[in-house]
Amino acid sequence: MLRSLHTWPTLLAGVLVTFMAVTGSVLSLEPAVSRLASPAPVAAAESSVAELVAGVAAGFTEPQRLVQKAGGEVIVYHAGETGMAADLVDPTTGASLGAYEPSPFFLTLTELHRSLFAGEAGRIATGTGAAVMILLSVGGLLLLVKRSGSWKRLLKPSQGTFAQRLHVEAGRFALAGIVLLAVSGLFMSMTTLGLVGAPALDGFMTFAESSGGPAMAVTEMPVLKDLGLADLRELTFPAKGDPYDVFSLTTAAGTGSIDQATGELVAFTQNTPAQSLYQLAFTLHTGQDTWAYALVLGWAGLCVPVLFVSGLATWAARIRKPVRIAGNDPAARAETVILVGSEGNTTWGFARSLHAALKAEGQCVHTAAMNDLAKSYPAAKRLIVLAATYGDGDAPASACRFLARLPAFKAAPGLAGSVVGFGDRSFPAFCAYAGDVEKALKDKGLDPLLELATVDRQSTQQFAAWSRAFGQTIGIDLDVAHKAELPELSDFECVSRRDYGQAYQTPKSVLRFRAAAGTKGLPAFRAGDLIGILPAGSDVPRFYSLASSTADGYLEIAVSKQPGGLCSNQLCDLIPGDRITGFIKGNSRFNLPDGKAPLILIGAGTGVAPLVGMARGNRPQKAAYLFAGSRDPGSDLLYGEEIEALIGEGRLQRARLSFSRVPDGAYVQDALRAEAGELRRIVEKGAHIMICGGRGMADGVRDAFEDVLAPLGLTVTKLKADGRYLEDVY
Ligand SMILES: Cc1cc2nc3c(=O)[nH]c(=O)nc-3n(C[C@H](O)[C@H](O)[C@H](O)COP(=O)(O)O)c2cc1C
Repeated sequence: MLRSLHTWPTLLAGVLVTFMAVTGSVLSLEPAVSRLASPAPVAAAESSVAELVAGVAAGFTEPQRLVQKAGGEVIVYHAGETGMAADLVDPTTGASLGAYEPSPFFLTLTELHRSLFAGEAGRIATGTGAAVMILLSVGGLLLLVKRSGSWKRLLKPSQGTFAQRLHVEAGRFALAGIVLLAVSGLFMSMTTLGLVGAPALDGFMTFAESSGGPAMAVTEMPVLKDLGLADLRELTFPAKGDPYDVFSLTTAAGTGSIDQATGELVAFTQNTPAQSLYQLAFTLHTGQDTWAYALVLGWAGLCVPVLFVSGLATWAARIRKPVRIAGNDPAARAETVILVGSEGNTTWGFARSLHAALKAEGQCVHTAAMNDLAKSYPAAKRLIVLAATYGDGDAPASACRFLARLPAFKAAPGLAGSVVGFGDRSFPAFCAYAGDVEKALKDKGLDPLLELATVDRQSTQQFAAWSRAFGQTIGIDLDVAHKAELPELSDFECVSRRDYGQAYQTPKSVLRFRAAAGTKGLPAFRAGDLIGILPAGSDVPRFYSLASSTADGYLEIAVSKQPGGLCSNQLCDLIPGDRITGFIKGNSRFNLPDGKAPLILIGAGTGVAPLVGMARGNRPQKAAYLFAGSRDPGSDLLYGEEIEALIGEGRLQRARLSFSRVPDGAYVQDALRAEAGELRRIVEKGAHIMICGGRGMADGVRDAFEDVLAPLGLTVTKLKADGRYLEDVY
């Protein structure tokens, strides 16, 4: 519902809204351009309208109207030798500064922006465009809250495809400006169209007359003497030779008439609240008062085309026939039914691979979105659900109606189910939606074929492991090697290696690479991002955390040799000059956080590598504390010397190293408990805690932190929800 409210107005009115935003952004340059072109002197604080009017009366033969623009320029319209003319005047003395020639370009563009050159119909269209912009802004904000899981997570680094991230970042940057422009624009349109308040201020006046005596000197007129220049909007002079005509005055507060014989007000009408609001809306919308403010609004407006294009790209990716399932059998005949809950479409890729593997084994298989759950699957023996999680444990787009439809589903007796959750361990509600689905299926009476399995960050290995277990339960040999669509690949050349861990038969290497000759150079990456490496003989990437940033001038990873591991064995055999092929995958949730809040970095084994990479890019202003664990300082302590150097440079405040295979050995979690008091002090300063390494170590660290945090009334879950407890675990 919320998504439709965001999508359909964009599709229907997106071009209009984008056009208005772009023309508005160009118009936002006008105050700055006119200030540069003709720098009108600024009136002194004490200058009064009386002096200005006297100067104008003396300097022009027949002044008719004097207008002060929002930016402070004063323009006098007067009967010149060849008809009506306009001059820019000094706001203090009223002396002419030359002819006033507004830019025809901006005048034309203003009209286009206001009414599309289509009179009232155009004004209705632009007013509607402003209303759509408000709807899109509010809908976009609510959608972002829903996707992120809570209001508190709104400012956390965005996730998803490039288009999704661009959409979120541009939206966050420009939301306030866009809402301001849209609300003020809508109010002005409605006023102009007579739907609210009175029409704009340009001038309905009560009929008033002067008393008819000889004209008073303008400098003596009490009303003009008392009126500050900042409050003047417009003054119309009395007709020449008509002693009964009046000065017509418009101020910030209202409109009135001045007797030219006495200089007193003969009538004055205060602005209605609607008129005051109109003035405020005009000032906020045009930024005429302050050129810098206008430019900021212009920037916000320029984000609208970015939002439009990235939003369209996201929408197109979503509605694109998710993944064509080759040989999809009818639901009524299928013995295996695969249901897919996906938002970014990667889960569909896994479903397609599983579908193809089962078909290859001669099975009759039907694959569909979870939202397309049928009333029953009469021939099905197995129901497999592959479900991603979004927000704070919410359903992804293609599953949002699944749980509501489930009560109407009739499970045939003996139907067995298996749920695979796709998620990301760094989210507090890891695979939570898949957990809800599994429970709902159990409640529905489905026999659990396997316990809930989870796949972290689209791990092909974890999915292959589930597929093997699944194959065993149904008596077929299944090993689904899913190949994700790969981004552009680059070649990297090994320049150095440092080896560790030989003493414990657990070889580890720190490998450094540069861009291979003939390539475009190193791509952009930060420590904590991932490199997907394609080992020779496989096109399934293996992911390693990066221990360096592009700014370091090299790409570094730490690899632990796994028995029988294709990729890790090849990497551990590299010698300088050898090449690897891979691609960078951003991991913005695990980069060095912005700001000055302290950092607690915890890692063991090769998990220390990305943390050292972050410390290299850290500034001394941000205190960083490293807890590193390994077996033995003599054998497998990675980065020992560099850690010392980083402390010397102030990039690390302190490092505490724990060794498990020495007398009185200890693990990092023991060190954390030993430093509980100090850690609490740092956490209270708003520290971010970043953990990298194996799951066992991460679980131990989590338990230790629960103990450390308890006296503060905090929990790891709470810190995770606040984006302050970040794990990169394998
Ligand atoms: C905005 C956003 C929110 C997410 N929220 C969660 C979450 O709460 N729990 C979780 O386990 N994974 C979460 N994930 C990770 C996705 O579930 C995971 O990347 C999944 O593989 C995506 O599958 P899909 O591309 O088919 O949608 C989130 C991802 C994004 C982009």
